[in-house]
Amino acid sequence: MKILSGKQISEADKYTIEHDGITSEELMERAGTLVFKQIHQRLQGAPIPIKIFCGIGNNGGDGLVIGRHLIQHGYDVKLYTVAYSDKRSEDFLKNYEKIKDITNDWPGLIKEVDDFPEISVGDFVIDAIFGVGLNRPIESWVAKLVTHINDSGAFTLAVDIPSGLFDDQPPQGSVIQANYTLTFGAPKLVFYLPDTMDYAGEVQVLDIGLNKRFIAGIDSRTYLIGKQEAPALYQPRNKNSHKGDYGNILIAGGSYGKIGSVLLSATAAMHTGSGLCTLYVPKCGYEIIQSSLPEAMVLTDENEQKLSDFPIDFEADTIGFGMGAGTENESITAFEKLLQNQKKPILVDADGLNMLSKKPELLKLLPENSVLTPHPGELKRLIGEWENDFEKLEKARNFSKKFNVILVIKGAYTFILQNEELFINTSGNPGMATAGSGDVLSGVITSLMGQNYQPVAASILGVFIHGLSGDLVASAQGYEGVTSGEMARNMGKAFQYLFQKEIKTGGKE
Ligand SMILES: NC(=O)C1=CN([C@@H]2O[C@H](COP(=O)(O)OP(=O)(O)OC[C@H]3O[C@@H](n4cnc5c(N)ncnc54)[C@H](OP(=O)(O)O)[C@@H]3O)[C@@H](O)[C@H]2O)[C@@H](O)CC1
Ligand SMILES: Nc1ncnc2c1ncn2[C@@H]1O[C@H](COP(=O)(O)OP(=O)(O)O)[C@@H](O)[C@H]1O
Ligand SMILES: [K+]
Repeated sequence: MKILSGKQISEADKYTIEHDGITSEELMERAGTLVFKQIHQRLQGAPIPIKIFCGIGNNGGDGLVIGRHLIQHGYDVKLYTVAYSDKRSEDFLKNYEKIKDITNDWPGLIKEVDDFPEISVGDFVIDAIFGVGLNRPIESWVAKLVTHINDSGAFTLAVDIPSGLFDDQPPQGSVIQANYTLTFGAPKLVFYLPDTMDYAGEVQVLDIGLNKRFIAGIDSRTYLIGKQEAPALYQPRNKNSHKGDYGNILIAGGSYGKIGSVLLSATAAMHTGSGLCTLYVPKCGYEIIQSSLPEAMVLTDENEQKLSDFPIDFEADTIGFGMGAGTENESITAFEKLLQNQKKPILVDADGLNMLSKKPELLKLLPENSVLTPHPGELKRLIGEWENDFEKLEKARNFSKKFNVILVIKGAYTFILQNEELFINTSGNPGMATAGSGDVLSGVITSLMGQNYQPVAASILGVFIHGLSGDLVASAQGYEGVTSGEMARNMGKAFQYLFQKEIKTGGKE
């Protein structure tokens, strides 16, 4: 699904109104009704006090539509107009009149701090103060109202976007801290960035029937990857095939005390369908790997404890390098030898990335379309510090262009970035924040690259499947029970799960 900016969505609103025979009032009615239905479906008529805070623009108009339907269905509703300006949008006013038709309990007017109602922890708050029309930070008593709502501890549902959050720049000032956001037309980038994702809580996109052709034509190269998108990347296996068709990969890394990392990568690769998998490790890893993973072959370095050389005669389809390798000078020399002799894209993770940061001249040797899988710490060492998520993305994009590589920026939502394109993964859960989880991902992506997936497709599908495996393990044994070994061994089930209709991703349901 395309991620759109507020401006792009407003353009789509406008186009739909001009071309699809629908008025802006009808579009607002549709949007508000969809939100009402979601609430009604969950509350099932429960007598919970609902407090709806409506601004005076179209976001406030949505709030009035939602309020009208809730009142008509017998809910205990109190509406408030947050009068931060004397202006009123046309559709706000039309819906304000409709409220007068159905109840004598008109919206309470809030113009200063003394007008704030009490909000109890058991209330249900609907935030319809500002939508994507926010164009400056929230100030004065309105900022205090936002704090008042946040401090109440009440469950808060944001309409379209939490008030105070910009869709295209870092927040400044007060922002509603929502538990749930129902957003219109398309997801917004800020819902998935580490600095702002917590404001939105759980996000659901509502299809308000914006013109599909117009949306398809919008120039956005940012995509959300979920259960609709990922299966299309899968390449089915042929009956008429043999192990040579599924890649001969080399996983290189490990050092004394960290052989487990490459073992996890190789285990994940075998469970992701690799035809042949060989590990290249220091001597101390030989027996551990042979006895733990008989499916894999092992080549050893001369050095007992760390890599010091590279077997350039070994003809691998793809190499995954760096997991548990350490950053000693001998091991950097080994990596340099690999880079000088490798033309096909490789995957670099963990200490491989740290080696690139330590010796940046190696970056120029990376084969085109190689995949780099940093977590935020490794990314910082590669591209430098950033002030906020937007600057981080800008720097990462420049890095990807400069060195012709794909960046897989790991996190709660993992970002896959190549030049101008950005893919945001939605599978996975907090149980995956556990040692070795990244090593498993490296094995999965290397395996897919070896099976002839284009590196960017291998990264997108690999990250999604990796998260799906985490979701499967969490559903069986809870977040705390997730281990990277279990994730590696469940990769095959994750592929099956990819094609099941009712899959739950993201670990939130
Ligand atoms: N047909 C459609 O388009 C549909 C739209 N829909 C809904 O409309 C929402 C967008 O509505 P919107 O454009 O009216 O803007 P909204 O967010 O309500 O803000 C209102 C005004 O506030 C002002 N303002 C801004 N910042 C401020 C600040 N810090 N402090 C004080 N004032 C500030 C600014 O006016 P200004 O004062 O700058 O002139 C702004 O215009 C969208 O999120 C969705 O919910 C849906 O119904 C589907 C159909
Ligand atoms: N809260 C979370 N939600 C979803 N995925 C997560 C979460 N925390 C971590 N992960 C995933 O777990 C992996 C952790 O990788 P990494 O930090 O490299 O771990 P390690 O170095 O222990 O292998 C990444 O793929 C990341 O996306
Ligand atoms: K809002």
